[in-house]
Amino acid sequence: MDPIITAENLTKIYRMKNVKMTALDQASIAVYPGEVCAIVGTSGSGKSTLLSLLAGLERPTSGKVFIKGKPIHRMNEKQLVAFRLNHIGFVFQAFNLFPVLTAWENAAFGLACRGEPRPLQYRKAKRLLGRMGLQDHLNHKPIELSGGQQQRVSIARAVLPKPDIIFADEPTGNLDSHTSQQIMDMLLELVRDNGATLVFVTHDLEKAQQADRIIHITDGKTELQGR
Ligand SMILES: Nc1ncnc2c1ncn2[C@@H]1O[C@H](COP(=O)(O)OP(=O)(O)OP(=O)(O)O)[C@@H](O)[C@H]1O
Repeated sequence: MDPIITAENLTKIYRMKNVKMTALDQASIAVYPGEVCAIVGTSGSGKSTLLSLLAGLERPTSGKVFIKGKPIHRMNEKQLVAFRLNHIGFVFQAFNLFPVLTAWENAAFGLACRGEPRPLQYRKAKRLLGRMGLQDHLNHKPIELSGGQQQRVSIARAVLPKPDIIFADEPTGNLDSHTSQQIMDMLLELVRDNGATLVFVTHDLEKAQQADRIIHITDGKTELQGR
């Protein structure tokens, strides 16, 4: 089986005035369709940078990223936006919901971007948020929701367009341990139901053990990975 994500010799150097910071140093990974991969490493080792480059949120200084065989490092911004809309969902540690939109409108954001009719967006968002225990919060704004509820909405937003790949950067990092396990289980269940691929960053080794495979990163370098 061909990998769904291939990263080859990814390097990311941030330049601040005269100082160069190598956040990622020739990192290479391959992720296969339907896999759940955890990226682990110490603080500052380059986990978030790697995820941002894989998802096309940032560009590498050098190196290549292929998703479903497409060279996303070569795409322009417009091509990247369209590609992400059709193939990629992203879950952030800090939820990053749109404050002016309700829970269901946030969840349906990707569907709205695709131009789906609003009643259809509502039906799909209501069904999924109901399954996630948020049936009574459809019209709440993010500020009216707890952290765990906000992260459920953000997972719904990532999952609802049925992307091939979901990237999640410390998806449970801002939550207490009980809520964080519930959210992790929910994310894994939805990803597996959709047959999607999940790559998530965590510093929690228990969460990492729930993945099919763990990718270790140290000082911006990925370790050789078996399969
Ligand atoms: N936009 C940026 N500008 C400058 N330096 C950056 C930027 N983003 C990240 N870095 C630096 O790159 C290195 C890797 O950062 P990154 O956020 O990828 O690490 P991480 O492993 O996700 O860390 P943590 O677990 O603490 O979130 C760090 O030294 C960080 O300070």
